[in-house]
Amino acid sequence: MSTDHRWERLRRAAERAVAGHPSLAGWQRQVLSRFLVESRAGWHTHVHTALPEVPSGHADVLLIGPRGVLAVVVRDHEPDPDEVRTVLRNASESFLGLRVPAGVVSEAVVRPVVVLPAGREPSKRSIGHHLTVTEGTLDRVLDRGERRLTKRDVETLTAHLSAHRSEFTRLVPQLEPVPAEAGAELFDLEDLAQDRFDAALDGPFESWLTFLDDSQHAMVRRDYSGPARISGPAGTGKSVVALHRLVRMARNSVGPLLFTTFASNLPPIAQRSFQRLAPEIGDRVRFDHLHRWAREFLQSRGRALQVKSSETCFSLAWSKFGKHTRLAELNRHEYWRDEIDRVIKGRGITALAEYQSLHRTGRGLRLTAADRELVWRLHEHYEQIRRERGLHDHNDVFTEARAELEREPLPRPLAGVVVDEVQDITLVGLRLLHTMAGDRLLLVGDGQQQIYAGGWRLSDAGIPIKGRGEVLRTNYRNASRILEWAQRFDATNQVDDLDGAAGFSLRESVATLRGGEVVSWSDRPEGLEEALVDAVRGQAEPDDIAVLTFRNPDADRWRKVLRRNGIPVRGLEGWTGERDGKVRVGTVHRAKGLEFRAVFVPELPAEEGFDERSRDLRELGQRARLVALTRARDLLWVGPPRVEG
Ligand SMILES: Nc1ncnc2c1ncn2[C@@H]1O[C@H](COP(=O)(O)OP(=O)(O)OP(=O)(O)O)[C@@H](O)[C@H]1O
Repeated sequence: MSTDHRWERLRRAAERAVAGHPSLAGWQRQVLSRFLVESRAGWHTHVHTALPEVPSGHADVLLIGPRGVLAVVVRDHEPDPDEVRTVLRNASESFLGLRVPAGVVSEAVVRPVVVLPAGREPSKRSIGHHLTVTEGTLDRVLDRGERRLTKRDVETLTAHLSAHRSEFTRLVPQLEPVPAEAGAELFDLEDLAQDRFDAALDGPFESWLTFLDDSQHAMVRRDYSGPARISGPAGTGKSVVALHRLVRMARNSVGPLLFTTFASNLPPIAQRSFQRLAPEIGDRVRFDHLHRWAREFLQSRGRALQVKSSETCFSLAWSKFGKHTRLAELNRHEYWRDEIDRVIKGRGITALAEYQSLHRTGRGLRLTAADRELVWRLHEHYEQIRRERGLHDHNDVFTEARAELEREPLPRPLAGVVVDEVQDITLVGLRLLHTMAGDRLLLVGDGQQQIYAGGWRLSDAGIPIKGRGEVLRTNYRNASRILEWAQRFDATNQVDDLDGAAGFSLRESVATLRGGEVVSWSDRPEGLEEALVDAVRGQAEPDDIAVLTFRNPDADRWRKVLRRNGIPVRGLEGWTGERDGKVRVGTVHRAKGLEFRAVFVPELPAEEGFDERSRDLRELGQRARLVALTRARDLLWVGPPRVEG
């Protein structure tokens, strides 16, 4: 029997099934009929038994299929977003706590869809809340988007719904038997368009879009009565939980939301993931690094600051007021630049007396009162030079933005702010975030992955998170051999769970992925380039590969090496997660929060001998190394240790 005939039989069967709902409008029957026809692509249709008089706050139809669960409202006018929110909440509760082999079903699997008659325009109010389609554009939800469920998952969710929600009944198109004289065999639904059905249900998909483990699920659902924090070692799904929680925050509110980090390249990549997870909400969430948010905010208040990194002004101050003092004997000039940037200004210290009594967490070198006085002088000169030139540094932007917000709050308060990689933001940045978000702040990070100087504690920022701190422990990223290898480097790290209490370290985390490969290359140094190029060539997909270095000049050099050997490369700066057939080469600072199937670390910084002056550098180096090694999923290729000059 031809596909056309089969399709026609299915269409007729769908119409017969829908005929049992005579009180529906003609167009609504057609929509329902279309849902039933899509059983050929794996969609199961459950209709509310009260249709068309479904009580407010409940879906007319729940569709379960390869692209998740759709809570559908079929109306001739756009319902209020509040009503759709209730529909979504009720529908999500139908699957609460449901466990399948891949984990607990996340509420993000359920998506709200409003269907209007053909030709009706979706209202602007729906943007960022639910997806509105018309009778004529149903393909947008039935045929497009991420695949989230396997065939078995669809069956499990269908059985669960049938068992637990008696107000929904499954509608199945009953095919007429094919007359024997036509010579055709009896066939079931899956015969109708087997290819389409299989393609829809059996393609690859990423389980994080739909399934969480128990602790992740609990973190996403918990109602926090104030700012909260999620920590845990690399690869434990902190960012995944952050994105699912963002969906929940968005669904339970009406205002704008923000996902932010200190680094500039992570927000667009997170945005891409979020679009896959909850495209209908995408418009309400801004993904941007904190510095740009603050600058634009100040600009919107008529205060366009001229921003420059502290480098030039510091160099001037140092050559006049630092280099000939005892500070030069105590440590290298970068240390003092960090002291001003991350400690004095980064913590918002405005008086010498305050600086004198400060506990300088994670800075290594101890300073006497006289040393601190010298540093303070250097800082004052730096500030003077900066002001004379009419410039502002990054910390000034945060401080000014906070002062401005305190003077006049945002016209539309943020409904939620999620901060990823929070361990790298300075204290003044954190205070700004707290002022921006108040209780609706979620901080996500791992003290062990801090790669910028100047440790701090949440308590220093005055952000009360007591009782609202959670820790993830199971590693989902690194195959076990890679995790075990990386864990060897863990021993001397000082871990802090962002709040001063002892943290949970990478060493204690457990891998879920078996296998993996670590290649520790150690031959003649002259052979390193050739060995790396050969190993990169041996990999199938350039997009899945990253070559990571610890300094910008090294990244430039390795880019040149690969290019010279005909391997297409690109930097990690400005990369937003797209696949372009190129190997990514960049510094570990740009690789934070990212992951790759294969990671090459051609020059792993050697463990330096202990020296009080460089303790901070040593610890930063250890943490950067840990970040690099834990970016790898299946293959980690490491060159010989390099002693920094
Ligand atoms: N419950 C889960 N089931 C399957 N995969 C998961 C789960 N949770 C997270 N993952 C996967 O594990 C990997 C690491 O997740 P994620 O990037 O969120 O970790 P992270 O803790 O933020 O890591 P890092 O601190 O190194 O940035 C991702 O590929 C993610 O899709």
